Amino acid sequence: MSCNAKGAALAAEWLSWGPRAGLDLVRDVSFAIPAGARLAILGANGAGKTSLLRCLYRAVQPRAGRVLIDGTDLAALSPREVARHISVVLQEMPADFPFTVRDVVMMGRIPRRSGLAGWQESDRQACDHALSHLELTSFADRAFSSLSGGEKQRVLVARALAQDPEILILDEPTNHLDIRHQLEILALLEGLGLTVVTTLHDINLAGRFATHVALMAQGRLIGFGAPDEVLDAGALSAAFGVTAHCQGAREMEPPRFSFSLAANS
Ligand SMILES: Nc1ncnc2c1ncn2[C@@H]1O[C@H](COP(=O)(O)OP(=O)(O)OP(=O)(O)O)[C@@H](O)[C@H]1O
Repeated sequence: MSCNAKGAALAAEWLSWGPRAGLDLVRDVSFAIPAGARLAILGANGAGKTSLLRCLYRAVQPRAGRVLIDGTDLAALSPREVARHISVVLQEMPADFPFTVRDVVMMGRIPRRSGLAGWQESDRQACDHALSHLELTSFADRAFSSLSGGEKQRVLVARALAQDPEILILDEPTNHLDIRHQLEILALLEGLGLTVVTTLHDINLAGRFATHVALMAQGRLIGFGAPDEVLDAGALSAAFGVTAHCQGAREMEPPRFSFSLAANS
């Protein structure tokens, strides 16, 4: 990966998608973020966050609307071209995976390989760089299947970075991670200079990490903007069906929240 990466602007225009007619899980979603922005998508279980991500990296074709990368419609790009712009870290972990950590990270280079050419020095360098960025160099020859959940998660982030994307899309990247590794991975993502789009369940972490927040409920965006504009007790209470208590904001910091069950839940 390049440390001088600039990211790319990303926009969604009136996106709707569902697995079948009459069942839209993403409804009329529009937003735009500039290159280098960090967008956290928040919402209750089942709000449609993963479905929206799937539209953004073209795992599915939207029923309506479009996704633009630096103004180019994603639908006009081949899967290989999409993979040169966007890399993805998903929640699912491959279980019985007969590969070493280095093999897994090298897989990130496949979209960069030309034709039947073997690995180039640049591929090995990108792989080494990504391993070292995630403090995984000493794990390089370990079997991926022998790692803990948190270690596997870091390997999958390293693979995504080795792909050298402009946009990094992550589904709950802090799952499986202890608090130190949660903070470290978010700090690392923040330092990359790439455009990052991630779902997160920890609202306070999201408020500190993100430049933009998208709050979802029932497939729709019910809030989008800077964390201190979007994250307020009323909106969070509505989105999550809880009572959110704002614990105040320090100067130049987003507000922090605690939560309790709503009286009628
Ligand atoms: N192929 C499908 N057919 C029917 N329903 C689906 C399908 N895929 C997802 N859903 C439902 O759509 C809703 C949104 O799912 P999605 O995974 O996008 O939510 P999410 O916000 O990412 O949830 P979580 O926080 O639990 O990961 C859920 O209720 C889910 O069960």
